Amino acid sequence: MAAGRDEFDVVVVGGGAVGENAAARASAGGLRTAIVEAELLGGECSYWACMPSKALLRPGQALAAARRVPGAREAAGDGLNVAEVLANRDSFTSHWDDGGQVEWAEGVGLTVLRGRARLVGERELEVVTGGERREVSARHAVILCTGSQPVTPPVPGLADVPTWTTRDATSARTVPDRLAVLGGGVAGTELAQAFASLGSQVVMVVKGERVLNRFEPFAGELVAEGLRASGVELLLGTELDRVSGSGGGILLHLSDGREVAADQLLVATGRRPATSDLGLDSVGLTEGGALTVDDSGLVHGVPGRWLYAAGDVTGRAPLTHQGKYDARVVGDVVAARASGVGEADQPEPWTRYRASADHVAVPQVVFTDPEVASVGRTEEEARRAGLPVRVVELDIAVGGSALHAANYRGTAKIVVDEERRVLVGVTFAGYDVAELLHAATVAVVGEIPLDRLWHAVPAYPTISEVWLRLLESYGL
Ligand SMILES: Cc1cc2nc3c(=O)[nH]c(=O)nc-3n(C[C@H](O)[C@H](O)[C@H](O)COP(=O)(O)OP(=O)(O)OC[C@H]3O[C@@H](n4cnc5c(N)ncnc54)[C@H](O)[C@@H]3O)c2cc1C
Ligand SMILES: NC(=O)c1ccc[n+]([C@@H]2O[C@H](COP(=O)([O-])OP(=O)(O)OC[C@H]3O[C@@H](n4cnc5c(N)ncnc54)[C@H](O)[C@@H]3O)[C@@H](O)[C@H]2O)c1
Repeated sequence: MAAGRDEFDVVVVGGGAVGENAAARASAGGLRTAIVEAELLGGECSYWACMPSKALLRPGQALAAARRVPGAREAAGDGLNVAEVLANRDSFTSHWDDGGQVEWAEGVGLTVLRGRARLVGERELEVVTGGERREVSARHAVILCTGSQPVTPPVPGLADVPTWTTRDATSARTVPDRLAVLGGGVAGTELAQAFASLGSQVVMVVKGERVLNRFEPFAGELVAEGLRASGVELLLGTELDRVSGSGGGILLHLSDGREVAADQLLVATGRRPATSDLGLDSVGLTEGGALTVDDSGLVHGVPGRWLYAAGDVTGRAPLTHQGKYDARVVGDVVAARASGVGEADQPEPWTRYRASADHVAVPQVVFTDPEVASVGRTEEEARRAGLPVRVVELDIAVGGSALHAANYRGTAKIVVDEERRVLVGVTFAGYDVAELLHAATVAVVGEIPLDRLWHAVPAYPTISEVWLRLLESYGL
């Protein structure tokens, strides 16, 4: 039985960071916009992903940084104050209360609808809250921003023991004595190090021969070194064959014959787009995979130009900042198309109506110690794309890095398209390199010729002087 019926210009399904941005842009474009959220407005990033994980990592990183500086080292105490770290994490998640986000959303003119939405036809949805069902229609557009869900590998026994997802780890109230981590990707490495810094004895089970295998090889090697220095035991090239319960804990049976006992097992083996139970069949789409979109965010395979998607659900670049970029594009496109602005229909890349950077310039930081910061293509990706590539890779060893930490460890690499003499990829791995990244992103997006980049002089003595060394090594 329907409890009511509402009509909006735009309905955004999913109020994560991406949905919020798409909705705010559509609303700023003069459209009456509703945002439907089944859990907490702000989504995964605010409450169970980026913010709490970084709040858990930062104290250990700050302490490690102090220990690398003579004089400060002697003043740095023994370890972290765990209760304070968890309390600080709680404040960054607003104690899992989305009141502030709702206030913001209403302040920018959005209508917040609580409940789970599903499509029931063209421009038509139902929103279910508790036992109540509302019919909601969208005159111009529906934008799906439902995010992603963790993938659990089909390991025998895994479903029969209580394990942690990244949600459980980022919202943990206590620190397990022995933590096992399955998966050597970004979430696995970050959370392994966070819990090691909080006092857990951490073992990582990593299928491949190195962690962070989507990045330049040196990045995974440096992070592995950093993890080991934090006390993490890294089992590379090892598979989890089976899991069993053991006296309130968990026993991991590994492919090398070893058995590892743990109090908790964090499964961090990737995520998949959240497209189940979204009513996609009602508009001729199938559930399960990513929603493929064009660069304006229009979902492929649905006629009538009314169904859009952005963020993790598209599988394009599952990162908050890039999803928010896609959301700004979609929100602007929807507003422009509703008011007949023809420019939104031009196919040219790099207008505000095309998410062109998703293909060539996605930045990412891995917030381990040392950090990894990368943008664009790795050397391998550039070669696979058939680009005429030349690379420069060198240690970060400049005045700024020496001042930053005794025995500073870091590596930088540029990937140059030799035909155009522009950067197509840059990776830094080392202590505190995250803030070097935006300069690289600007250079890649701006396709700044190296001869011109030569005139961007890094201040002395900063770590960014490594840019000068890279260009000198290239031959400038
Ligand atoms: C541990 C961890 C750490 C991370 N750290 C970083 C980081 O440091 N930097 C970074 O850039 N990225 C990070 N990410 C990735 C980042 O969290 C995601 O890319 C981002 O949250 C995607 O935003 P989204 O809005 O697309 O999806 P989500 O944040 O997942 O939001 C989707 C929202 O839709 C709602 N929803 C779903 N279905 C429905 C429905 N049918 N009806 C109503 N509502 C619905 C959900 O409740 C949810 O609130 C991290 C991820 C993890 C797991
Ligand atoms: N700082 C950041 O930007 C940040 C931090 C955390 C997470 N994230 C994002 O969140 C998402 C999820 O992170 P993630 O680390 O879970 O995903 P991921 O895809 O980065 O890594 C998953 C890892 O699990 C491994 N794996 C898969 N199946 C396995 C199995 N059966 N046994 C052992 N290992 C297995 C894969 O080889 C891979 O290394 C990603 O999109 C990631 O980019 C981003």
